[in-house]
Amino acid sequence: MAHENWPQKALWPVEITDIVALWHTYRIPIILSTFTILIVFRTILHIRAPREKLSDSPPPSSPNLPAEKEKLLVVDSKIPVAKAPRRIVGGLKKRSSSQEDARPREQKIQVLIFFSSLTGTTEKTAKVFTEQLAKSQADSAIFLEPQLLDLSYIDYDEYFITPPKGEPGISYFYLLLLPTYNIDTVLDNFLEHLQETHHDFRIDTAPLSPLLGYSVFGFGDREGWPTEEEGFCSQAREVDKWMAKLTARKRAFPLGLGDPKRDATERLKEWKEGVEDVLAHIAETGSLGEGVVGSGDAVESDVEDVDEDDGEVLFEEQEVAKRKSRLQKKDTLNDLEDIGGTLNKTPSAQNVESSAPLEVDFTTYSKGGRPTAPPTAPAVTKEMVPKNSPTYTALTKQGYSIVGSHSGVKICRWTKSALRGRGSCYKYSFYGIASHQCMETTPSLSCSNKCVFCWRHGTNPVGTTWRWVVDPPDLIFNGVKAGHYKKIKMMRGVPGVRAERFAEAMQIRHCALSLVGEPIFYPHINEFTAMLHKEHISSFLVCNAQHPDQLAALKPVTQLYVSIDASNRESLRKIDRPLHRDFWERFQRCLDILREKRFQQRTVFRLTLVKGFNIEDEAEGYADLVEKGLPCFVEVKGVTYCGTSSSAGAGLTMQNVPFYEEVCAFVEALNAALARRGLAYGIAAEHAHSCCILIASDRFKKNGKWHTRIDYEKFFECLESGKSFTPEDYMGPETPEWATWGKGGFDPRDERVFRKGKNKVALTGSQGEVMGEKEVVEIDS
Ligand SMILES: Cc1cc2nc3c(=O)[nH]c(=O)nc-3n(C[C@H](O)[C@H](O)[C@H](O)COP(=O)(O)O)c2cc1C
Ligand code: SF4
Repeated sequence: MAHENWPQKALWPVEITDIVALWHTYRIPIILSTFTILIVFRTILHIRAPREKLSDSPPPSSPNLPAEKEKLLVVDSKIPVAKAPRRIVGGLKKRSSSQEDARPREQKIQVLIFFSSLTGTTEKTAKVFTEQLAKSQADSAIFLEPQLLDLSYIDYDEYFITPPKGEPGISYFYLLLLPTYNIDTVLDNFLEHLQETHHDFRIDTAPLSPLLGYSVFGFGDREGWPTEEEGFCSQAREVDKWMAKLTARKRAFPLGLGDPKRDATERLKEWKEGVEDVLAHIAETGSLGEGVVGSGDAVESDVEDVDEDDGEVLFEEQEVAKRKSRLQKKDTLNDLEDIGGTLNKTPSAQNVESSAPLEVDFTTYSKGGRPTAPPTAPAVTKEMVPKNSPTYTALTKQGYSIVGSHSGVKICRWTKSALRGRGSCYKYSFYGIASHQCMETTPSLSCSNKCVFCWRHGTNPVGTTWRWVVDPPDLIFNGVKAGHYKKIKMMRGVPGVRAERFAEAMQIRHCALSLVGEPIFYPHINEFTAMLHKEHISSFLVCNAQHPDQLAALKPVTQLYVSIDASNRESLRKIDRPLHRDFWERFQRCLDILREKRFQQRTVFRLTLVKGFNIEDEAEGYADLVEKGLPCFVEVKGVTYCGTSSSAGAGLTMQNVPFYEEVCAFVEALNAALARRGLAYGIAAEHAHSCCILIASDRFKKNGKWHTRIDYEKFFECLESGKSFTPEDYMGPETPEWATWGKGGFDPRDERVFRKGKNKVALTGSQGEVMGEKEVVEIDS
């Protein structure tokens, strides 16, 4: 049995003993070769180690990341992070040069200054200008050193077909300093080149649009060429126009004009400062700024008005607002006459404002001049115009900037006109107010009337009491100024805007508190006007003769207006559609107050004539009111039709707009009626273009000459003296001859532009010549 099991028994001992025997026989070579293999393997691993370990580092960064960011990544990863393996072993992998090129460089701006010069003046100025610009940009990494280029020596094809093909990442900005010559010079070739490039069918009509922007400054001689119509700086103006076309309207700053013998240094300084501001803005944002045509801004105008005299498309700030509002949610415009109801449905976080005043009911008026109803506090105070309300949408659509919750600011068409050297409103002719320095605003968009001619009727809130949140006066003051300046800045690229007027416009000198709504409705109106006066901004305040208490409490303003829209109770009810039941009593009381104030400030009756409503047979009635209020002035103005459905809804059509000759006839009748009453008044001035005529008290006549203008600095002096003063104390210089009755009232230094619009009827003035037009336009204050 033992034998039977042998093979099994024998197998184990053979195998084990064999292995043991083998080990004993070959153990030395086995150990040696294993050791050698291990060493070899270890050596190989050691040699390959750096490459393999780097592949363990973070994934390759995006090729779009700038070098700094890549470095940052490396630096950051050196910071020990809990539990994370230490990744950096080797140094930063070096980029190949091709990788380096693929990385976008930082954008650089190259300013090119082109000039031409025959007698050397422009060349000298351009050199100094370039040096100064280089110095002011020396610390910036974005601006390359500006280059000065003489148009006589450059190849136009290199610069004026497309921008130069410089290194990638460089964008160009052109400045052109140019004299004007009415003889053949290099500028004629240059202008021809620009024109041909624009008309060349093989090239895009705006091949210079890749430029960041451009601006032109012209030098001329006012002695030989006193006005632009007579050729002052005509070639610079032409170049500006062609550059606008070639760059797709990238006029970064208005055209500057100067005469080296008179004002070129001053004008160039203003222009340079403006251009530097724009360049700084481009460096910061990469764009020309909000609303500037060609800037690519989202709110850039897409509805353009063709400017007749230069063929260039005109950008209207109002259209920007239109587009902006189109982008906003489309809200249907409710009838807001019962605005209170609408507002009450609009909750707001700011609704519970503790600064809100008590509600004052003016609806019934007691004999003692005090409101009869005791003030009652509303449960929750609402905002007058909340941001999400249809009123807000409607007003912003019309070009208003809403400030806070109940104030508004807007630039009027005259401000735009004056910026373009095309004349100011009648307040320039009568009182010396330059429209481009005038801000039109209101601290209360709400009113207590619903006048048939109100151009914002149907969109502004109405109410007899102030029952809304009250914004502090400094918030309104700073807000309306910022809103006004923003709108002025948006006029930068508009054709025809002159750098000089643009610079002046950045300093508000006058404030018309009359836009829409009732300014004295605002509980802090005195604080607000004090802020204006502190900054030497004059105040023209128009009120609707419905708030006698507030009128009585009003501190002196530069000129205080009361709207006199009718001469009798029935007519006033029809035309003003007042909300107050005792509107006639309120109106009468306001006239008494104005009479009392006539020796403290300039007081004015504002008559707005509406044919079919308040002209016919009312001259005598108005004369009675003048006798009662004894205002310093009576301004008579034909109503301006605004062509809205709301005015049509109020029964107003173009037929209600009086012709200028009808306004003249009325004024003559009123003047005669005043004379019959022995009142010392006379027709002092006119501005036919705005259909406006001024009757003045003889108090403003010196040596047979009218002095309707205002000495504004004297006004502030009187105010700051703390002593009492009279309107005569700040009476200004003589009314200019061109503004006096019978002369039309258009400043001969401005360019008169008749717009070829629809809805226009030529009007004849008192002298029989064409004096103005009957337009469907935005009303001015
Ligand atoms: C022959 C001649 C024609 C001129 N024509 C005009 C002109 O049409 N309009 C204008 O505003 N200035 C005109 N000027 C004035 C020059 O534009 C002005 O003196 C300018 O500063 C000259 O610049 P420059 O010295 O760089 O050539 C003219 C000057 C000369 C000598
Ligand atoms: S119309 Fe009114 S707001 Fe415009 S410039 Fe004249 S006064 Fe100022």
